[in-house]
Amino acid sequence: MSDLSHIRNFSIIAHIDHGKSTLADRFIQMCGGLSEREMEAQVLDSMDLERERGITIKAHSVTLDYQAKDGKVYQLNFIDTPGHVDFTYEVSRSLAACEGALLVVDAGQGVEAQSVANCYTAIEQGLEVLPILNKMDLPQAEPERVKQEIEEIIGIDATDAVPCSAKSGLGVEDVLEHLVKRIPAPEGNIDAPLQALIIDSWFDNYLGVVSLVRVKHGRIKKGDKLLVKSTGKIHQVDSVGVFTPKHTETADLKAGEVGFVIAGIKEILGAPVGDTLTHSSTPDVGVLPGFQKIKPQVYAGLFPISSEDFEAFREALQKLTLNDSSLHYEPESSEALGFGFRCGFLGMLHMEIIQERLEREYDLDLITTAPTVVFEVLMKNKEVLYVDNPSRLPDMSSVQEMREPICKATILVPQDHLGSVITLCVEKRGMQRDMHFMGNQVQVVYDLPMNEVVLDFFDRLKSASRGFASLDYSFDRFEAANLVRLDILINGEKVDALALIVHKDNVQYKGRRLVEKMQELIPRQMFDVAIQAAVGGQIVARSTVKALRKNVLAKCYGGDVSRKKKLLEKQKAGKKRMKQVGRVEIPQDAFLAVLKVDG
Ligand SMILES: Nc1nc2c(ncn2[C@@H]2O[C@H](COP(=O)(O)OP(=O)(O)OP(=O)(O)O)[C@@H](O)[C@H]2O)c(=O)[nH]1
Repeated sequence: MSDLSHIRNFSIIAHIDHGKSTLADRFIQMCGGLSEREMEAQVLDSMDLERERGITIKAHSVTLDYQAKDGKVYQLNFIDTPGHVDFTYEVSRSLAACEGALLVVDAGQGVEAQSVANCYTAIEQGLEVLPILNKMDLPQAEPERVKQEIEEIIGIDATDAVPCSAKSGLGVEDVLEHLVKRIPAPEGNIDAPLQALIIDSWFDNYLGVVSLVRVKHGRIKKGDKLLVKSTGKIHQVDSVGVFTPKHTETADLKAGEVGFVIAGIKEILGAPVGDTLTHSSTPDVGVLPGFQKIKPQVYAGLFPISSEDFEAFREALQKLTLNDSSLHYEPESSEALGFGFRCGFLGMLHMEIIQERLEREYDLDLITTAPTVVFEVLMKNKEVLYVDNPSRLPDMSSVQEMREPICKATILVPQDHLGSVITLCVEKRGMQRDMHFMGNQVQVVYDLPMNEVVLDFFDRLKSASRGFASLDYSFDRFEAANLVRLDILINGEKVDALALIVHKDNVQYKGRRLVEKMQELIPRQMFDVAIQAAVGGQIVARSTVKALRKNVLAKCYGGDVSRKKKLLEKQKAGKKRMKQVGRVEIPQDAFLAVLKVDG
């Protein structure tokens, strides 16, 4: 057995914005991982979008040497994790590489839903969880109240919770001292056959596939022949190393360590996350427990505005999936929108991020259809279908039962706002499962239809609670529900890309609100545009966009050329995100009108 007593592998888990990344940066600064000059704000959030939105999307690892007060130098491998509910699965992956986790709680805000959810994941995986009270520099910090919340809501001992300020640096050394004392060193045998877990893989334009691994037993070095257990393929190692956070090659990666492996793998599927690596000479080594496969929760159709962009769009999606295996796509054709792709996302934030990347990094103009969840359909012939596209819902006469996905949602909210949160849950067809009063906070658990949750629930919850409520949810089951397809007709023609699956009780209301909203969003054209909502053959609501009476240019009295030009340019810019459906031009907003109507 080799001595691993100097290694500490840990993750930082927290609710979004409680300061994980800031604390991680502080560690890097204190352990000299980067010079002052290299220390750009939030080094760990390296993707441009991450930096702009100030959120962590991918898990990152950093290896640092920490000279502790006991005179020993410890190798700290820490893995930063995302805090947003869409990316919860990345958290559990990161935790699989660790023996411990720092639970960072904002000492002003207190415990929030994802603090709880992520902490449970850590405890389930057998990790030592150390509570840290961050943002102690703020006047509203209330360490004693927050400690009590940690004990009452999460149920772990918070007596030793370390107070600190990741921003000012106060108490951060205490955090490091605490973690080297309390987080156990990894166990592993450097002389045993190699067993390494792939925690993450991504595609680098220069290096090919880079995999982040945790070596459980044995060692990996350059030139080794590695066997990827699930694919049975053998690859030769080009390099191994760690992130300091700079990409730094090392002689080897040993049992207990976390670092990267590059082995000439060309596509990300060649190094699947959760897979086990061993040497080609020890093919019989057991497989390490991997991770649960995650399924997309939200689907939407994405269509290039110009059909000439279709191939470029396909290539862009291919490239994006190289780095994001949770993005799913398959070709879709729509009568209204032509050729595009039906894409599956982890949640709305994931969808927005992908859309933004496609537009920014690949310069594509896309129309996105309303997002939807997957419905389970039991056919009369007993076949079970999964429908992620409302326009593909089979004819209702052949359907025996429609089932919708139900999620378990845990909400933490201060008592003062409990009433409005409950009202919202009831409006969204929620069933209360549990309610706990803990100090000033209340934890309520609801079964809610996933369709109601993924679209706008989070925003509604935030406004119902003045920003105080937090939410965590996960898919629970499919349940029979009275669902129908709501079609939208434009000038008498059904537009497939606008179809929705809705609860029968909401049909009238939703149909009416939707046609009203679309009336606002569809610009006036040279003729009347009739918008109708229908279920089966029955029209449930209608509205009309009145024809333009005068040409817009008529207003310019012919003389003012620059004004005329401006107006035309404005029209052109507006047109960019429009799609011609039959004779009618429909803007992007109208396709997403469902996100803009309440209820
Ligand atoms: N006053 C104060 N602000 C802090 C402290 N730590 C972090 N912040 C601020 O809190 C905000 C969120 O910090 P981040 O480190 O990005 O939070 P995070 O938990 O990593 O968030 P995600 O990466 O999105 O999950 C930033 O504006 C930080 O500057 C602190 O100790 N004191």
